[in-house]
Amino acid sequence: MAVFTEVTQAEAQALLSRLDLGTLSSLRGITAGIENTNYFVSSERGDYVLTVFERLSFEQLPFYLRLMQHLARKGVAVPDPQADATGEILHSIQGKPAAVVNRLRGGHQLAPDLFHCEQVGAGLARMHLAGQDFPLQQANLRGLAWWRETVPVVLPYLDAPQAELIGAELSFQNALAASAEVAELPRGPIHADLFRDNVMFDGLPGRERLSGFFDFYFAGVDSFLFDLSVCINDWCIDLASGRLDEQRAQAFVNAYESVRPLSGAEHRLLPGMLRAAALRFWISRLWDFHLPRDAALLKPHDPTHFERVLRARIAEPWHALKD
Ligand SMILES: Nc1ncnc2c1ncn2[C@@H]1O[C@H](COP(=O)(O)OP(=O)(O)O)[C@@H](O)[C@H]1O
Ligand SMILES: N[C@@H](CCOP(=O)(O)O)C(=O)O
Repeated sequence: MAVFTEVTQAEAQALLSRLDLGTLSSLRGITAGIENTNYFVSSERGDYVLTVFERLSFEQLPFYLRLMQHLARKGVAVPDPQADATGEILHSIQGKPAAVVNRLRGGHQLAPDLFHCEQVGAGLARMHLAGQDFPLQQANLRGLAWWRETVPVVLPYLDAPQAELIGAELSFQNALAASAEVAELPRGPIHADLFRDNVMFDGLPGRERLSGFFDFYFAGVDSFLFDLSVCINDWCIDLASGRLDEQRAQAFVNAYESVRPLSGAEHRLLPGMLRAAALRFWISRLWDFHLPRDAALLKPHDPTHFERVLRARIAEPWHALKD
């Protein structure tokens, strides 16, 4: 559990009052997540999530919050940031940026089957299309520039084979990113962290329906193919080995393509982008693991998982079949 900032009842109530959301009936620190402080907050008006942002600044946050608002207004199921009387959706607690969003119903599908993968694949494509006319711009802050900056920081903690792998993969990704084909990939606002624990399903077992995507705080403008690759690496794999589950991966891609067909270049670049997505999370997990911040309770994710995923993507490049 990550509660970096302890929020008092009085502070939560003050924010609810400012948002005209009624009287606080419960305030509970959330036992998941590693980036921000999150609380479930309830009042007679409904159930909400209060987030205190630990890394993102007041300057960076409008991109994420306005993107969620933009997508929610277009009918994509994402948390809608709550506004005060002036329309402001970015607030503050203890001098840190904070927001209140509606709580999505349901729970996570941590062992997804084809049915779940299809729903997320189609939902991801709908989100990409809905975001295309979003006017604000912000780079993916966990993109190539951050990998270049962070690999030297985590390098001292790696053994020789790991150091060799991370260096070689960074070189491969540098070259890939410099290619004309990558520069021309369709781009727009992407979620960039749409793992199983950032997606909600609601309904009876076996009939769950996608109820929403949340945790947009790694979003940025990048290629849609990168977003798709992040998802495939989490939704469509054998968790023990990191190997792809080709049936689920194909179902995910088919569902995505039923809404937004991939170009020839996107198909060709998928194996390299799956590697990029694995590298991105290997680096961030190494960083969180070896250079942790203070938190009341914090359980960093296992970096070796994404080392295995990366090795598997290199050993067995995967091309989706065209629909
Ligand atoms: N809008 C929401 N609706 C429902 N549950 C949420 C919502 N936002 C966060 N949560 C819950 O809080 C947990 C942690 O949130 P998350 O955004 O992943 O944290 P972090 O920002 O630290 O990565 C999630 O796993 C989920 O259970
Ligand atoms: N999905 C990332 C971790 C990012 O944390 P989140 O709680 O914001 O999803 C990973 O698994 O490494």
